[in-house]
Amino acid sequence: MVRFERVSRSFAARKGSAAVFALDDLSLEIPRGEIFGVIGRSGAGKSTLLRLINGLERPTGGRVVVDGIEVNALSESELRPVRRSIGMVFQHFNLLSSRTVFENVALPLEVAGIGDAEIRDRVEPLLDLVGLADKRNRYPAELSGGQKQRVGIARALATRPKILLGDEVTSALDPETTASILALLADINQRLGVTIVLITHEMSVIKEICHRVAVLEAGKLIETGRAFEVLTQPRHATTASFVRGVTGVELPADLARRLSDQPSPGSQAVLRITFTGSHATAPVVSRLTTILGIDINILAGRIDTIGGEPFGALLVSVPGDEATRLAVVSAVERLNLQGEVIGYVA
Ligand SMILES: Nc1ncnc2c1ncn2[C@@H]1O[C@H](COP(=O)(O)OP(=O)(O)OP(=O)(O)O)[C@@H](O)[C@H]1O
Repeated sequence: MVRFERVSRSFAARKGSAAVFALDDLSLEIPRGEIFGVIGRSGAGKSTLLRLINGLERPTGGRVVVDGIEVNALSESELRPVRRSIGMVFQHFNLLSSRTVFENVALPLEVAGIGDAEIRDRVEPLLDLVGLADKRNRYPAELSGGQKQRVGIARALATRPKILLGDEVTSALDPETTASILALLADINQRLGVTIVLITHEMSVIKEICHRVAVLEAGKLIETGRAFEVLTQPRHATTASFVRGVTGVELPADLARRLSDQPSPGSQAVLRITFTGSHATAPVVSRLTTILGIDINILAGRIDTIGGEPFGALLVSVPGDEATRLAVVSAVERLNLQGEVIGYVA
């Protein structure tokens, strides 16, 4: 649906400082019908990437192709119908306070010159879809943050776009409301088949609903792929730091302090066992105990889903002698799981 071909966007140098490359030679493909997340720290180039898709920004190099159309080659008037096929949802909702919920959702249709009867026919089902039919005559000031964002989403869908762009759509919301807005976006993606591109600085957003992810750093693409793979096997240190709080398990603090690189007489080996997909719910501890006849202590663990796929991580300790350690790691691998000794505790 969207293709970036060696795209750069630089901003001219100011006196005494070099030109800024908001995006630097970036190539990327966003498949049709998917939810695609773009994550990066502040200043990484996320907003610039989003603005290049709807033609609000022009590249200084390369091509941006949206649904087969090279948007950077279009004039402002040629861009208008393309923009209508791209909906936008904002962090701070950007609703008009003097308009009711219904009137806010209707606004892009009024601008497009659509008649009152058709506006009603289009807006009512959208209010149903986002769960706000009973609030149609309320004003934004009478709504919660989550309800305001639902209005923003309905408004973005009014022109029946092929793509929905989301700019930090949940950053102003509490965790519970965030979860309900993300669930709504996943539902819209499924029901309407609309491609969704979300920029965010929160890996939890990627984990909840994105099929694919791109990680940006200083205008460059440092990692991209299926969200499940990038989150469970990050290759770049920046990605790993984003992922840590979302998929990692940590040792209890007192054990972490005592963890050493080398075994000592009588010490226990600490193993990280990760399990994915259909193996994520395997009764690993009982199987290892049965196979090897040893005691296994569970130190920490987490079972979760990434984009609906199960994922688990377990920290356990086992007797630290070399023979037992090797036997455990190879038994873990025979169960199609990954096992890694991360240290020793006396
Ligand atoms: N109009 C502009 N003029 C000069 N520099 C700009 C302009 N727009 C963006 N930049 C610079 O380009 C870089 C990327 O900015 P961008 O807004 O795309 O990052 P971001 O990842 O969206 O950041 P944030 O999460 O803080 O919104 C930054 O260094 C920014 O200062």
